Amino acid sequence: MATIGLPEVFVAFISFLVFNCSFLLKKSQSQPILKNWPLFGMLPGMLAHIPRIFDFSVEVLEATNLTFSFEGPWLSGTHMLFTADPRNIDHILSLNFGNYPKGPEAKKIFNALGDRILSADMELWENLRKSNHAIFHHPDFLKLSVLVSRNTIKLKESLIPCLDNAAHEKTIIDLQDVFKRFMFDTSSILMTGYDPMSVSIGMPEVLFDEAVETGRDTTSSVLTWFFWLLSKHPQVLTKIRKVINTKYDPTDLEKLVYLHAALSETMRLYPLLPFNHKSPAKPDVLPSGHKVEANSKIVICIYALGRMRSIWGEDALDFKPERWISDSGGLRHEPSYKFMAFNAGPRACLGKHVALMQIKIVAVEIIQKYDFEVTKGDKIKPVPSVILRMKHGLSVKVTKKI
Ligand code: HEM
Repeated sequence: MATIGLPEVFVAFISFLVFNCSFLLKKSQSQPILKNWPLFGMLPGMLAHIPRIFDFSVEVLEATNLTFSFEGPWLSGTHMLFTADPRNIDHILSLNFGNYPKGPEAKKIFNALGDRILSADMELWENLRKSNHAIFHHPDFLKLSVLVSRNTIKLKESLIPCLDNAAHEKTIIDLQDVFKRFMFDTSSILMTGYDPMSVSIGMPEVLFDEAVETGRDTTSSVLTWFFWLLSKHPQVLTKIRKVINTKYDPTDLEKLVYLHAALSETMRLYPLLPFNHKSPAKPDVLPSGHKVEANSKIVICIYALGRMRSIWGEDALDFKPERWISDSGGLRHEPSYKFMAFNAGPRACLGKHVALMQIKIVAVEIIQKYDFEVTKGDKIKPVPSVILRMKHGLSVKVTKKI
């Protein structure tokens, strides 16, 4: 799969936390502003918000007209530009792409994930992109991924029996864990032909390293946020069910327009990768007027981008799949520099098609057969991490639909 740079933000904030101290938040005209303190820079104000860094990024960028310049402590040399301005994003990721490599910091982050294309820049990236593109667009790969995603054996012999068992035994299960295991198995079958069988009744211990996020956490993360949002918006669930029951053709998932809209809305509010990191090769001036120096740090705040009222309207924080439906009833297109779930420009996600297909197949199967009750709804919050996952998982009671 894919990834970006919340870690950049997170690692930076944590390092500051280690080397410095104290905080304060100055409120001005009821908007939060980080005060630039002598010696400590803006660090003190930032520290208090690390546990809620995603929502804090929304507040700060909304209060600073979408771009915010962070000044670290004196002599730390830390200056970072945070932006959720679609003009800047288009400039950085597409129009002036050549000037904005990920930079050496990304290597530290993505090499740890074992994913070379995500950390590569320049010529190495171009070569990896070409070879990955050839694989992901090869007719045999696409055919195989359809087969594996539609793999009724995997769905019917692993996932469904597990959910049936949970419903029958009235046990509480963690949907995030179930999806992660299911995607781990299907990816493994797709890539190596081997089925690790991590989804089965009793959920056996899995040998993969829990500390490492990879290709397997992408679709599972989106599915988890999606089912949580459905639990909070039963009218959306009912509407999706109605469409599935009347129009569903397993060979043509494209017809499920409302399901697609609900998934887009999920990824707008809970993008898989909440931050992306770039480091300009040469000095530049962004469309917002901000100057950036060579090798400085720019963080594109994807989580905040999806929640800006100036971009999405006053109801930006509401979950409304309808915003993705055009007047003619088709899907409304949004440019990728505004809706960045799959990244934008030459580094856009190569697995988008496969990922969406997998997600829809699993979602339809589950929506048709089960109802869920979230048991610890108050505990739902994202963990500060490269990939936006739920900190405590998604505990649910499953009921079988008759
Ligand atoms: C819902 C699931 C997925 C989402 C939301 C997603 C999103 C993304 C994003 C945001 C990036 C940009 C990462 C960066 O530049 O740091 C990316 C890159 C990428 N994704 Fe995905 N991805 C998903 C699933 C997948 C899957 C299943 C595959 C493979 C089958 C895949 C293959 C790739 C590859 C190869 C790249 C690297 C592109 C490049 O750097 O040129 N993705 N993805």
